[in-house]
Amino acid sequence: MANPLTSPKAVRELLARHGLFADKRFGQNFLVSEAHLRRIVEAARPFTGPVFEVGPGLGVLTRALLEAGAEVTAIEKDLRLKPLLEETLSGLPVRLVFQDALLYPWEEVPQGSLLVANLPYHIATPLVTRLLKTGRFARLVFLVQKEVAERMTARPKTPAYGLLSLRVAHHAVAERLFDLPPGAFFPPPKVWSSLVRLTPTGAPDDPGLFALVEAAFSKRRKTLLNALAAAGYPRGKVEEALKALGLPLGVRAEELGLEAFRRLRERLYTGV
Ligand SMILES: C[S@@+](CC[C@H](N)C(=O)[O-])C[C@H]1O[C@@H](n2cnc3c(N)ncnc32)[C@H](O)[C@@H]1O
Repeated sequence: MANPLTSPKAVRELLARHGLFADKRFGQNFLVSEAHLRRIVEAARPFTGPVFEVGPGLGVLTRALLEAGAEVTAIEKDLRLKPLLEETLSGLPVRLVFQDALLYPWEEVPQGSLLVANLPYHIATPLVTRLLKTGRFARLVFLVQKEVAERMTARPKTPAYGLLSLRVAHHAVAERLFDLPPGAFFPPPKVWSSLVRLTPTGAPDDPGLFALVEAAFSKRRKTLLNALAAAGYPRGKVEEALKALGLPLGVRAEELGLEAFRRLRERLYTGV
């Protein structure tokens, strides 16, 4: 059966009946495309663990996940949506939590949990970074702005490549599955969106590596050597490490893949 919320008209009427409007401050662009909704649920299967949804909004994806058999905890910051969600999800076995998802205790979710969400654009990067660091997720499937999806899945030597690409590559296999036009949402956003699937590999956080990566990308126009020296890494030691790894002294951060950064970090921290 088609989801009753996948039409702009139905969404407009529902919001009007509850005296509500889509609030930009919460990144509220509600999904109104049945075809895309089905593809998101398919990309998230199998539901091998509890599913966490950040930002259920009007409940369109929540309902589709529940109907597909997922056990869902939905975390919504906008308290105005409470009566509306209680109506659209009435009778369904969902756990609704009204809280800022950035304050949720993600480090305590069961091992093997899943994230499935149409993320509010302004918290996507910090949230996904934090969830990857917990090491507790088996799969993260989410919509983000296309530009953020490009950064998450970028390869070295491309304009979108940087700290976020390396953070994602360190923890997971990343796929950008498909792009969605603005018209798939109500109200339509200014930009395209993409569905991203991250499959974590189990690599734990590595603060030393990411301090190095952050320093390396903090001065994008400088060489890696100058950027690291400016961040306080001893210039002589960086030069030695670059030579030992067979890298030119003029190399730039965006030319190095994850493995090269790992080897550089080994050299710098241990001097081997
Ligand atoms: C892009 S909308 C997606 C809504 C719905 N899932 C859909 O696909 O139609 C983002 C949702 O996240 C909620 N939100 C925004 N900031 C949040 C936060 N910090 N924590 C939890 N939810 C948040 C918004 O209120 C909104 O419901």
